[in-house]
Amino acid sequence: MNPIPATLDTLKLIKFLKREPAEHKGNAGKVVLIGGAPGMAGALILAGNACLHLGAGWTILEMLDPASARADASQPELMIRLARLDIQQSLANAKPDVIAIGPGLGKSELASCCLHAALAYPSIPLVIDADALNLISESPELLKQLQIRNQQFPGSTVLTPHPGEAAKLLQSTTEKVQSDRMKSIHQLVELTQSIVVLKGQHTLIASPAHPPAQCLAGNPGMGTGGMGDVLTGSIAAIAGQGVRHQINLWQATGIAVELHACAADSLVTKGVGPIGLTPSETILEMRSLLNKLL
Ligand SMILES: NC(=O)C1=CN([C@@H]2O[C@H](COP(=O)(O)OP(=O)(O)OC[C@H]3O[C@@H](n4cnc5c(N)ncnc54)[C@H](OP(=O)(O)O)[C@@H]3O)[C@@H](O)[C@H]2O)[C@@H](O)CC1
Ligand SMILES: Nc1ncnc2c1ncn2[C@@H]1O[C@H](COP(=O)(O)OP(=O)(O)O)[C@@H](O)[C@H]1O
Repeated sequence: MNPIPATLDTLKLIKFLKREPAEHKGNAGKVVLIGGAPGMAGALILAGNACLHLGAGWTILEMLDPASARADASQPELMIRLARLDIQQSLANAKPDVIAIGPGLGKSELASCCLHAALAYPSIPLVIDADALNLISESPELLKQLQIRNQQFPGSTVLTPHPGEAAKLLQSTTEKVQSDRMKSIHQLVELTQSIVVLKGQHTLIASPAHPPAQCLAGNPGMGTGGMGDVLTGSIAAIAGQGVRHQINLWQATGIAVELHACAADSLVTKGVGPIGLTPSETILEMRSLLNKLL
């Protein structure tokens, strides 16, 4: 095993997202994002905004907070629905190209039900983040369901833990995860059989089919609540477009991680941050960089 990971070099793949003149929203993918429990609706809206601005054809939010599950006048493009216990039926009706679950999901019975439904939805790219990861770390049944999904549909699920979530999945501590991040990502891939993004300084990406690659871009200005939610929505958007643009989930994940970190660096260069750099500003900078790289 090579102890030095390769450097992530995926931005050249962005040209595959270029749209032919006759393309329409059906070619850009339908994404369903699930989360936003009471007190954390913002996490799902950030993920949704990232998804919208990174080019998804439709962005549908299944919001757990009843008070927030209504059209957002500041972002009317987002299709916001109230998540219910019949989420499995809602997903079947929506026929998404990609599902992302976790931002602000919480750990309620409804949250757990949503995660079961997402894991049961066959074959399409699935992005799992935040509390959805915490639920898996607390439930051998959900972990088994994840492993089975990956056996049936290899390469179709990506997990995006920060070091705290990684520690919970590995029944370890944040300090141990951080003391040997290469070992940690190998363990996470082994345990979950998924594509794994171990976030933090020099984010690592690995999968059962790919050795770890490391993102050298990014800066501590990214340490603002909601920055990971933006990454989740971005992976989903690029994977959604990738379905009809020859970009697989592994590649979509690499592109999103690199674009996210490069956008934050670009903003710092312009004097927007590191202090006070916001996830919402990062979304707009990602859009701008992506369009320059087409
Ligand atoms: N606007 C909203 O509604 C928002 C809502 N949000 C939602 O809130 C929920 C809780 O999620 P959360 O990530 O905020 O808290 P939590 O799981 O306790 O993890 C924090 C701990 O993890 C660690 N750690 C993290 N990064 C690390 C690093 N780079 N390097 C090292 N360690 C690192 C560190 O652990 P420590 O070192 O303290 O042991 C830290 O204390 C979730 O549903 C989320 O979606 C958020 O998305 C924010 C915006
Ligand atoms: N010091 C840092 N250097 C580079 N990237 C960072 C740094 N701190 C945080 N990040 C990035 O910011 C994002 C934070 O994600 P996360 O902790 O999940 O945020 P949240 O749950 O609040 O949305 C990740 O993509 C992570 O890699």
